[in-house]
Amino acid sequence: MARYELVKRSVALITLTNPPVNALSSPVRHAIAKSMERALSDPKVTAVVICGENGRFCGGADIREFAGPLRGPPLIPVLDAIEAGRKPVVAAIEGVALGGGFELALVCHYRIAHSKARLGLPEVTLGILPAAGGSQRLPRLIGIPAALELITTGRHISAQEALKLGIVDQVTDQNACEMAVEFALKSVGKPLSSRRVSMLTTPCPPDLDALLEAATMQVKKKARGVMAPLACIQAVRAAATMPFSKGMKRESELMTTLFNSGQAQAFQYCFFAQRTAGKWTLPSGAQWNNSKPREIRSAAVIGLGTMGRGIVVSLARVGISVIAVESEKKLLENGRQMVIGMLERDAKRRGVSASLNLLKFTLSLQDLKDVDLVIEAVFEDMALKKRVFQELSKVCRPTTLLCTNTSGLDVDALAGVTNRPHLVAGMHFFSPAHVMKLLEVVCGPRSSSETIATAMSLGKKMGKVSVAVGNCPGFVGNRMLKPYLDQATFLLEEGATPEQIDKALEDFGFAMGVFRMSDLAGLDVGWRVRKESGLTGPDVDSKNPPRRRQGHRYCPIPDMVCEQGRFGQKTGRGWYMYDKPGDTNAKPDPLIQNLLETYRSRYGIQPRNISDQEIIERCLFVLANEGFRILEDGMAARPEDIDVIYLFGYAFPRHRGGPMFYVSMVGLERVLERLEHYHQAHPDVPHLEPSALLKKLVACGSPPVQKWREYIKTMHSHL
Ligand SMILES: C/C=C(\C)C(=O)SCCNC(=O)CCNC(=O)[C@H](O)C(C)(C)COP(=O)(O)OP(=O)(O)OC[C@H]1O[C@@H](n2cnc3c(N)ncnc32)[C@H](O)[C@@H]1OP(=O)(O)O
Repeated sequence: MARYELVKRSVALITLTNPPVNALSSPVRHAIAKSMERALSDPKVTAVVICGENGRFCGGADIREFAGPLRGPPLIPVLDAIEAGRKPVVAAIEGVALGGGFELALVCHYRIAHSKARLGLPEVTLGILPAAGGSQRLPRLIGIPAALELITTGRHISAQEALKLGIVDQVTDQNACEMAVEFALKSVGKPLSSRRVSMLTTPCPPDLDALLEAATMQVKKKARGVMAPLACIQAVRAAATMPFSKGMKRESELMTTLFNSGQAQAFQYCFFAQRTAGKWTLPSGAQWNNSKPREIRSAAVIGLGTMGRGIVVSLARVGISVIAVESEKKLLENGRQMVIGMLERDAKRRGVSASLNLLKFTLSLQDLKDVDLVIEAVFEDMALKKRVFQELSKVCRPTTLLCTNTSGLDVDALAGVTNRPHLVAGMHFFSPAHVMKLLEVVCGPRSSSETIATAMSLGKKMGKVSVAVGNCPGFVGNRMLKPYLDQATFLLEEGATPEQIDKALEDFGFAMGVFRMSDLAGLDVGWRVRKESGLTGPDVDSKNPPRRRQGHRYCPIPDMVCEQGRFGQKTGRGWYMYDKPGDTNAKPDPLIQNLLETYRSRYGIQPRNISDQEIIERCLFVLANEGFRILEDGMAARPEDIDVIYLFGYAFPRHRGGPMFYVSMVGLERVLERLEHYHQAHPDVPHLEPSALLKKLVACGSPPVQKWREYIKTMHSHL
């Protein structure tokens, strides 16, 4: 777990050997402690260099170990012994120095970084704080403001930034390890006391309180209800106001609180869920590690609406040449200008030059004959999409992959009109496509493993978190959204207000409640979909009871809001009112209050007081219930996939872990009992009826979410 060798006759080289990221697992900590003892006690050794195998210094503590009791030596004494040693120790940082890896570097007396290395204290993103001395040493080394920013955001920084901040002593383009050995030799005999970071005095700004207060306000606003960033601020305060040993004690107390909060578990679950989602599998046995993706050098995007433009930008900025297609000259010109503007702004932000030379704009599908892959992003209309796919089938070479960005239509029906159904898949981006991280890769029954592997790998290349899903209406994300939105509007009927529902969801941790979010997204889109599916509009049979459709409860209030031209922020009116169209500051609107009161009295509904608990349970348990159904139907392979979709596509609060993790934390038995209760009260809402999988899991003793896979395996998989 760590190799020990003597180089240049007098330098002990300790190499961490725990692939893939040289995490500080129990055997690694043990090996570091033993190697240091050996180096310090060997008279031949005058200096020590610590590095990591395979060009990676260290990815920090082994997160997998957090779930169990501590085994082996704790990290802090191992690190303290390095700093206290009487021989100079140099960290040779290549690849990454993150979390405990960064803390390991901080106890070394000197730090040499390769120019491509990244450093950071990302603990806050795991719901904890840098608790191996990082919160106490970094402020001493670089001062409070810079340390506060790094610790509360968990941001990774480049070697160059680390040099500027005074974290590393030297940056090199050459072999960092060899440079560190040379550096170590030159350091022999120099006094070490000023190099021991724990012995430095934290440079304390005069406005410390104001600084910490501002940071507190900022993190409270950014991450509602999340404990870790607040604990990080308290730890940094300790670094500014306490001696090192007392600060370490405070760091440890804060860590214990976070560890026992449940939030840390949720964050750590998210870390592994994201990695699990990349390990897709199909019923044929094809999966992520046995299916080779094709290399995509050129692509086409059809349709330059909001989605299409975002997709073009996502492709071009990773070096893929893109042909963008529109149907009319004016739309094409407008699209071209928007895309160029977006790419230029993006390049400026990243400090690179915009890859405009990769773009071509055309009105003719004939220009697509040689591209490797096409992403269709035209209007959400099956007949139109089928025409496009038929045309593509004729125009593109027979090996071109044809993908659709539909948000819920049948991908296999599109495959069926082509001469290559095995090369057709869905690539469902989320708006705005160049910003949102989620990509649902929709696997049709005829999609080949190579097609799925290519779509997944292209997603990764574009920086997306790609999740493979089955082909059902709405796929995973939007399929689950419907019952969630339905519950919110049913609650309005029963007596709640949009602001009350939003507040309950925001207190739960969502950045925006369902109504504020709908106003932002635009209410007209859902209205059009409901009209097209015969739920509202002139085609609805007048004999239909007004609050029932297709045999189930239906809430027409969203349609009534749209009928008044209230489409959300863009029209300055929606579920809320805004000072002017485009404004974001939502204010409760007495007209909506009026509409709700008139509506309730028309239908003889006696409004009742609805608790926040009921709002959360009805909205979120029904969301997870549909997730269970999706797992039963084999449209998602694992609960982790669903959670990742909700975390990255629908801003589900990370400290809750995702809808499936959340209900597992609430307790499946309780969730089942509440769903049964609500279904009894609302028998005309089928989504409230507990799913068979939920019942099965409860009957099997409510196993933890990571074990659900074993119960799903026996079910019918479309993935
Ligand atoms: C107290 C707390 C202390 C002292 C801490 O140190 S907390 C841990 C702080 N460190 C981190 O948060 C770093 C987490 N890791 C990453 O950010 C990334 O993995 C990486 C930047 C180090 C590498 O990224 P990449 O090359 O894309 O690789 P993957 O992310 O896919 O990871 C590869 C596999 O390694 C597993 N992994 C990564 N880091 C850890 C870790 N610290 N502990 C345990 N396992 C880790 C990761 O899960 C992947 O595993 P598989 O999916 O392949 O099984």
